[in-house]
Amino acid sequence: MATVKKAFLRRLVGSASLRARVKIVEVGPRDGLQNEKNIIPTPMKIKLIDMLSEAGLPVIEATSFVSPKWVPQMADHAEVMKGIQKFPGISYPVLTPNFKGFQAAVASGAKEVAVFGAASELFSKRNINCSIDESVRRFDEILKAARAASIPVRGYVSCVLGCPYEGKISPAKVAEVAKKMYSVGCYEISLGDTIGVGTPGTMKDMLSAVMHEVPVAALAVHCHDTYGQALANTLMALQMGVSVVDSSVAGLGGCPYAHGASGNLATEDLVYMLAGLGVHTGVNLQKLLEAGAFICQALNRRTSSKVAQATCKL
Ligand SMILES: CC(C)(COP(=O)([O-])OP(=O)([O-])OC[C@H]1O[C@@H](n2cnc3c(N)ncnc32)[C@H](O)[C@@H]1OP(=O)([O-])[O-])[C@@H](O)C(=O)NCCC(=O)NCCSC(=O)C[C@@](C)(O)CC(=O)[O-]
Repeated sequence: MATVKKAFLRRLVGSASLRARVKIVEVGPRDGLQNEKNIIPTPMKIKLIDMLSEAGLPVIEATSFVSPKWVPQMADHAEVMKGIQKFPGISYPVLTPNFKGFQAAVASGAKEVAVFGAASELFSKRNINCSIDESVRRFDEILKAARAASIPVRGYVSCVLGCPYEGKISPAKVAEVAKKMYSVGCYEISLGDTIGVGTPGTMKDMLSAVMHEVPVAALAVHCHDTYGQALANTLMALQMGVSVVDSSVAGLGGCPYAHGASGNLATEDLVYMLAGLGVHTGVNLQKLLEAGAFICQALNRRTSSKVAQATCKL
């Protein structure tokens, strides 16, 4: 990138640390679909993932190996993993809440998994039926087995900017849980604004605390857009040096155990903003818009992506 352009970029985003490359973690097939009431046919999920692969997303979270009693929509996890095309260079991680889920994920061919904890005790209990400390013990067990099998493990921390049951969550608590998950061996910690209540101000305070405990190169942000702040919150994180961002095609999303959680940051909007900043993502926006149009039509739903609306793809 030319020096002049770099200098302009830094002025624009107000930081010397914005990286020229941002990795997008597409969570639509998992976070986007897990909350859907009607069971989506497996071939439709597979087609969505294949279209996202065609669009050049480097990481596509494909499904979750959670209990089908808790999240029936993800019960076809093994069939999804079997059916998708695995493009070279693209990673297809899956969520695993416990050792049972980890074993099933590995048996289905998963090459990367993600564990998910929370900075809120009540949310942890409602989402994975255990305390934060107990969850870290479970993750430790998964991490030991994953290390032996050379499987990288990502870690989520939910409720980093607010909890549906506890309200405000202190940045210190988020930093403490993020540190624990990093210490047991998660290579990346994704900080989730699960109910989308954060603002750039609270994002800045929370990240400042977490960055004391976990290197910024190992951090990702995961913003829901309930209050229309997801893109602004993400830009704040980028300004602070974060270079991995989670998003969901068409802005699909929501957690079944987080009352009030709406869709994620739309991947189309993120790609558009990053392209405008001259930041490389490797994603083909046109093909991404087609994937978004496909899933919205299949779900009979209007897209939440402003870029898709503006370009009349739906
Ligand atoms: C963790 C558990 C399983 C504990 O649930 P539990 O009820 O305490 O589990 P258990 O060990 O007592 O087992 C109960 C039954 O579930 C089965 N079971 C147990 N584990 C599994 C498994 N892995 N796969 C399949 N089946 C499983 C187990 O075999 C047993 O079956 P039964 O004997 O009754 O027939 C449960 O709470 C669970 O599955 N929770 C998942 C909830 C979830 O998926 N939430 C959404 C994802 S998190 C999220 O969206 C936030 C995020 C990541 O996007 C970031 C953000 O936005 O903040």
